[in-house]
Amino acid sequence: MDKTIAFFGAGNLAEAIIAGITRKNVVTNEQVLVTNRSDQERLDLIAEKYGVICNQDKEEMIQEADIIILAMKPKDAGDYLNWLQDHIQPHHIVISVIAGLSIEQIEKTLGEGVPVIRTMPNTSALISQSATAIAKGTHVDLSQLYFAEELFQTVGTTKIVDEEQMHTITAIAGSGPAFFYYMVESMEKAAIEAGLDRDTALELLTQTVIGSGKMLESSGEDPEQLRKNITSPSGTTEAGLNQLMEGGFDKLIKACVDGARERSIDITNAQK
Ligand SMILES: NC(=O)C1=CN([C@@H]2O[C@H](COP(=O)(O)OP(=O)(O)OC[C@H]3O[C@@H](n4cnc5c(N)ncnc54)[C@H](O)[C@@H]3O)[C@@H](O)[C@H]2O)C=CC1
Ligand SMILES: O=C(O)[C@@H]1CCC=N1
Repeated sequence: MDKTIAFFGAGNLAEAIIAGITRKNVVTNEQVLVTNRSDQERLDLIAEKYGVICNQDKEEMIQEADIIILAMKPKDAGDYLNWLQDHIQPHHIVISVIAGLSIEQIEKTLGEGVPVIRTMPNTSALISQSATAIAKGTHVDLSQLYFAEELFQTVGTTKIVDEEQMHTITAIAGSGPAFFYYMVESMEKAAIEAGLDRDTALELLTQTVIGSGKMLESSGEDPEQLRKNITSPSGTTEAGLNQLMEGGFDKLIKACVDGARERSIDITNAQK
């Protein structure tokens, strides 16, 4: 790719994407520019780890950038967009990873004609295993959309979606890994309480999660069938699942997804 990519925000998510794109050599390290609000130590660390160009001079970065990645927290986006409004140039493409920040809000601040692409990756980008949803703004042409797709394919899989689906997608795929980690934490705790040592529990749980994910990906079976294949009548799985079902697991997971989704909607409304 012959484009220079500038990250405004150098937190967990930006690092995950930087790690992915530099590992795949889609651009040279000199084509990746990174800045944050003020944490020079963090920038030094990113520069050392990934060999990218870290810079506190945002105006200089904008001059060199083709792609502007918005990677700050939603609460910091408004001020940044107001600043960007005076620096945006016709060749720039703006790509946001910010939860809850709508394309309309970005377009409204940056003005007519600016290509804006909204994405929802997750931190598994760090190991090129993100599941990234991508939605296009009003002024994005197909080549710009394909560019975004290609960029995020370097850090995992991509799916083009309508923006209205982003609240739900943020819940299941953006926040999703945290929910699976929490499930693993809970199973690990239960195993330790039952006498297993931590290392053995985590090693076996990790491979169990990887194996389950790969089965979902490649067995051709849906999750319900895969679950049934494990559940012998009157067996151990059934005994465990009965506890989940009697304890309201479905309801709890729905509340979890709805909670994350509603928070995304609240973030959108707060920016209006
Ligand atoms: N952490 C995650 O798993 C995911 C996060 N996201 C989104 O990514 C964004 C960043 O999240 P994290 O990396 O977790 O946050 P973080 O708090 O780790 O990083 C935020 C970064 O933005 C920088 N920043 C703030 N204002 C700035 C400005 N005006 N100019 C340049 N940099 C500025 C901060 O200095 C910091 O480097 C959020 O909007 C979040 O919704 C999306 C998907 C997954
Ligand atoms: O928790 C958050 O708000 C961000 C967005 C998706 C994952 N992390």
